[in-house]
Amino acid sequence: MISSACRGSLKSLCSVQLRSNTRQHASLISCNNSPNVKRFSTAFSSQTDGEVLTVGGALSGEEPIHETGEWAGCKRSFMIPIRISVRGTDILLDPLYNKGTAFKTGERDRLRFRGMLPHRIMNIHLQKERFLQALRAEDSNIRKNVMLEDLHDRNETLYHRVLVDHIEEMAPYIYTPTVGQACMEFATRYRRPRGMYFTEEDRGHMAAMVYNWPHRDVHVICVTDGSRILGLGDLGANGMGIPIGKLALYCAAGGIAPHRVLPVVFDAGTNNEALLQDKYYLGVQRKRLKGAAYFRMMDEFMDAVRFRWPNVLVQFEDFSSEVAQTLLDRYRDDHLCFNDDIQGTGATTLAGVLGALRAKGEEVTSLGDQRIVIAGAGSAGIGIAQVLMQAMEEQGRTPEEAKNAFYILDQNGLLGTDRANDLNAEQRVFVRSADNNLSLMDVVKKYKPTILLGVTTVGGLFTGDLIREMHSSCERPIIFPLSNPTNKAECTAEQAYEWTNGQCIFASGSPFDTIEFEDGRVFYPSQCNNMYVFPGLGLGASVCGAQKVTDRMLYVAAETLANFVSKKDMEEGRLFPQLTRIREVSHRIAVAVVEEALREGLATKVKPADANDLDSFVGRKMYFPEYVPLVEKREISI
Ligand SMILES: NC(=O)c1ccc[n+]([C@@H]2O[C@H](COP(=O)([O-])OP(=O)(O)OC[C@H]3O[C@@H](n4cnc5c(N)ncnc54)[C@H](O)[C@@H]3O)[C@@H](O)[C@H]2O)c1
Ligand SMILES: O=C(O)C[C@H](O)C(=O)O
Ligand SMILES: [Mg+2]
Repeated sequence: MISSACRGSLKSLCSVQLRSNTRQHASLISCNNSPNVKRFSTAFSSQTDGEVLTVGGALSGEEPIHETGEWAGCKRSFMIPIRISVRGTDILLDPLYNKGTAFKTGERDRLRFRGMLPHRIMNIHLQKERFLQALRAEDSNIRKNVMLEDLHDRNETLYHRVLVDHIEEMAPYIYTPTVGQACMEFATRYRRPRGMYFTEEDRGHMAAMVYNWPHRDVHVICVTDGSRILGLGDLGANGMGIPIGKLALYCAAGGIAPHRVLPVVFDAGTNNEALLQDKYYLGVQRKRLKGAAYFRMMDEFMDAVRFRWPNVLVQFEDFSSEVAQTLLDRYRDDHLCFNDDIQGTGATTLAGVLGALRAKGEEVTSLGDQRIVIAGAGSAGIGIAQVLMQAMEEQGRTPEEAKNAFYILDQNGLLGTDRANDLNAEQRVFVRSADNNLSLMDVVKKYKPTILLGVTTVGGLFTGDLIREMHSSCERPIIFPLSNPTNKAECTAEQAYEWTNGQCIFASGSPFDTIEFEDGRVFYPSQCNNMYVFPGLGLGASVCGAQKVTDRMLYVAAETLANFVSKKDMEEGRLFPQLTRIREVSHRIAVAVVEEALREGLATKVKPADANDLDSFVGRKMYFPEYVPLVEKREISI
């Protein structure tokens, strides 16, 4: 990291206006004192394991590129090179540093691989154009996923640039729904390592093993034990695709630099019979560890990662509901962690429901007046109920009034007091005193819901009869089939609009295309997915050094997301901002989370001066994928 003394001298060294005619942000260290610059991103250099070079003049022959646009008026800017320990042609094989054909002549010389690349020098735009041409020529989504992951393994900067500039197009290939198929085919498609695996055999070694990870400053870990991958069930170690996809979004959507994220599979075995018999399966081919042995292994993992990276944020992802809540309760007070399926989903759905109420022309404070049926009483269903209930209480309802708004069902029907003993503590909060086990159709008939949420993993559960029944007593029903991937959605967008004659307000977990009715009406189905919340939540919690993630942080994240939806979005029936704005959304959510952390006295890394301008504080920390000059790390005397 650059010292403040160096920073001062750099500023004076760099008072030249650098050549600039491209559209990127660059790695800049100055501008901090420029009143004209509202927002700027930290690129790779100031964050890498490689060190920042402290003499700007050493960049002779280089052409630092950055634009005037956002930087207008900022004369004293500088693109910070990074000092790397990798040498010669190894640089071309290191995806964090490799720029492929974009290495310029001076750099090819300086880094000692001149002659190892063809003559022409591309820039990141041409490289991206060429890649997109090839990607778009491919029909199969899984092949597109493989092409993107190959790029990820070759050149992280270009990969993340493709995601940042084309997030709406790329998200379905690197994330739900295609990531589900990528997980199912993980073993047969396995090529190169990415992330870490921890097994029971590693007991006693984990604190040492974490030092095998080559990056010293990890900010976010996404860990799964593969026991509930999307709605696809227990995929064991094949679940690695999920943390990889989530963390790709952390970088592209949340502005966390790629060397600061670590995907992990906590491989405690699998109960998937097919995988236990599969000769190509790559994970631990034993039944899952259970009970104390499982939790002891997790304790060691959590302690090990915190030992090496004391401020690391751990995101629990796709753990089955047998352990998900227990793990969250076990660590949430002492570790910086959250469960995305419980908390992230709850916050995102709250934002979507508030948006839907506004779209209906109702006050958001009418939330507590709604009749909300949640099909699915697992991590997501209960997580959603908890966050919605918290919102009702924030709006002034008593806990009893708030609870009364919910009708929650699992696979045996409505959660009722008669079977309270079979339910966990979080589910018991929502049991109803009558109508134990009532079927979904009967619940809809009897209680006439205004909101129907699906988190069951059962594709097609919302039938035409069910939706028509709901519509018969609610003119504009709010219908969110949230299960992933697409074939697990409780109904499709087309069905929901058709069965309600276009009057429903719809959002789904996986994306659906725009729908045009024959009468000319056009519908834009919204995607209600926790990807709207976790990148910003993680960014905020991590940059401010939050000691823990609190329920109120989730609540402010939801509120911020809901407020981000523009009038135009609403007019078009969109309940969430377009994905093209996801970085702005994450930035705002992060600011709100930092403010909340400060309010709760949990922020450890915000200086008073930064607290006055959290917008810039967060913006400055956001990674933007751009090529940065590289120099070899060696002793230099100046
Ligand atoms: N859109 C999002 O952001 C988002 C976030 C988290 C989870 N999800 C999706 O939600 C689904 C559920 O996730 P989870 O973690 O809660 O899983 P889970 O296994 O913990 O819960 C599933 C629940 O559905 C119930 N169920 C099964 N069949 C049912 C039926 N016929 N009627 C009513 N209930 C039934 C089960 O009893 C269980 O309570 C998954 O498909 C997941 O991909 C989506
Ligand atoms: O992964 C997603 O797309 C959302 C959610 O975390 C899920 O488990 O389905
Ligand atoms: Mg998940």
